[in-house]
Amino acid sequence: MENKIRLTTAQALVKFLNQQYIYVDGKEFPFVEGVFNIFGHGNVLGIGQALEQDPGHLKVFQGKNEQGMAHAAIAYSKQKLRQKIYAVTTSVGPGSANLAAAAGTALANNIPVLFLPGDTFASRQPDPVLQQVEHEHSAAVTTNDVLQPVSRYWDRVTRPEQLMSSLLRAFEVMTDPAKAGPATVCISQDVEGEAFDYDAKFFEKRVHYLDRKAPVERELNGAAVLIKSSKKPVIVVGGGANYSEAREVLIEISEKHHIPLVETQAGKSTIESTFPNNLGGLGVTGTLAANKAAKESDLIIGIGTRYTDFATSSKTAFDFETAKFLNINVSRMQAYKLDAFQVVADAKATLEQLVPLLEGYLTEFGNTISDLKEEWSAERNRLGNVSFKRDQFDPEVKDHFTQEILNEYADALNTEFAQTTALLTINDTISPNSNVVTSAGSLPGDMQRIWNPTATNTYHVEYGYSCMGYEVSGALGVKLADPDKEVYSFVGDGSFLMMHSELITALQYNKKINILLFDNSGFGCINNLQMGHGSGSYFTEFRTHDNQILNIDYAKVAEGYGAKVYRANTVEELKAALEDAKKQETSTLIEMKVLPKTMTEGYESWWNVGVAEVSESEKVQKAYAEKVEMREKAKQY
Ligand SMILES: Cc1ncc(C[n+]2csc(CCOP(=O)(O)OP(=O)(O)O)c2C)c(N)n1
Ligand SMILES: O=C1C[C@@H](O)[C@H](O)[C@@H](O)C1=O
Ligand SMILES: [Mg+2]
Repeated sequence: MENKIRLTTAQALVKFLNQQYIYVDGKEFPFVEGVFNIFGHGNVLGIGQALEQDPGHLKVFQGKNEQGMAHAAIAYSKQKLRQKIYAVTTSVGPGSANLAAAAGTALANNIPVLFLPGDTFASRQPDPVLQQVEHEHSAAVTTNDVLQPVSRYWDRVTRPEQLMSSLLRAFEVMTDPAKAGPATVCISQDVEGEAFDYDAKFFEKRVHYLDRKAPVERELNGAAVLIKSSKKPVIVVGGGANYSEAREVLIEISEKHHIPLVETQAGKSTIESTFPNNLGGLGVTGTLAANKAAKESDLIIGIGTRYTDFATSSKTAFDFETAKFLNINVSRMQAYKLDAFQVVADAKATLEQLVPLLEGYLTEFGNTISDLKEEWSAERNRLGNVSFKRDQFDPEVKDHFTQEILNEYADALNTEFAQTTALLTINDTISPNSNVVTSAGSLPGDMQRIWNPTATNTYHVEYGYSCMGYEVSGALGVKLADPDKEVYSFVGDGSFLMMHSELITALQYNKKINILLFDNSGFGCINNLQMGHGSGSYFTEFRTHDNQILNIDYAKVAEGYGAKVYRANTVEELKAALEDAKKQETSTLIEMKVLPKTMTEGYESWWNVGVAEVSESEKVQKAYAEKVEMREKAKQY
């Protein structure tokens, strides 16, 4: 029995997690940094006992909401460019069900994370156990099955020895850049505590190689021919470009050949906004500069992009009649999109090999790139200086609210602050290497347009799932990943209300996060969406039963948790609050009351949404007719 180690399933799990290493670009380091937990009867006596006995190098944090701590784990991995993870252990039933939205977030964004929900008894002796759902058609279906469609890998461990093959599959998936995503290993709560004589080899140090897949000659030559025969190519910088750390070679190619860069949400801050050829965000929430360049382009070079509807303006952002596509992506599935010429390989490795093949090539953009950048810069400055007027105010989002309603908001929230003015004040005041985090509502759109990151990998926006609640939890994960930098969570009042539980975790473990709360008393972007498509304002403002605007003292809420708080409704107040917040050791929250309809909108983009085909409202009929007209112009698939 020398080569066998007798351990419980959970003890074996913790021992195994300690032995997983990753090898990237000549460096080797542990892949699993730690474990977030919320203990219940489904995991406390198994995984809880194992961690208490010997966590090894794993850092252990108690979360406050399963979704929240999972979001923190996802943000950690995203900020670490998918090279390190946290595992997340939950109890059974509701505890694991709470993982579902987070698993979707990880899957949509291709972020590796290990979920370890407890499961019902394998023996079935005490069934139905507390929190077990029962089905007449099957005893094998448990709550954890809801995690299958939102996991890249899913397994249920009902015998201790299954753990070995299950974990090996999970780690293979999480460490493959082409299919990285959430791995969910559900472990029956009785099995967590059951012992087995594990083969000692299972616990030997294991290195997972994150090698850069090189392009084949055919792919390289084809890509070079396409680029050299194009007159006005644009490079779409997607998340894959950031994860592959392709910044330098992208700058080199863009500079040498005069190719403009346009960015997706996940790709933004791969290259700083100050780079002259960087025209910023593309698509529905893009800049005028990027959207104009994209329309003019005859070759779209998509680097590590999934081409979501927001990036492609629902497939109207490009001239699909004439433009060609070249996709460089580690994922074959992504590379196939938009009938592109496919290079299924690592972004950095491919671009580096393309450099010598493009010698002598120059686009025909001439001064257009700098002209577009200048035009956008002027517009951005205007957006940063919007001031409210009590009379004839012309908000960015037009023709929804009357002046009377806008004045009502100004009175109720006691503010005249515009969201865009607040955002640019923040951009100018916080230190340039700070990390910024957001996810849902109107803020990601505004940020993609007008936030100028001046340092690489500092713009952390989850817009694959756009999951409300990621903003605050995500900031905690980013702080764990990048402890020496300030991190700012940009969050709307709606998202803050949905979930901010990990603020308490941040305070508890003294991991400083700064929350910038934009309170417009409503689900502002959804109000824009409904009113922009012919509906009225229907259940998207926060109003009382007698139609009064809700005015919530969020600062007081955060103060109650122990955060240092500020209230800032003017540029001066905001600057002062930001400066003071920098000096704090503890987490902070700055509450800003901002006026609705003062977020950005427009800039030659379109979003295909489900407008009613029949309606009694003329406005809805008109919106539907407009949609049909745009739909005709869009690429069909
Ligand atoms: C978990 C989740 N539920 C619902 C939505 C749909 N949704 C997107 S934005 C939004 C409202 C956001 O309101 P707020 O955070 O106040 O931001 P604002 O648009 O007002 O700036 C809603 C309900 C979502 N993205 N995520
Ligand atoms: O439905 C949505 C609309 C978007 O504007 C918003 O950013 C996003 O969070 C969402 O879910
Ligand atoms: Mg709001």
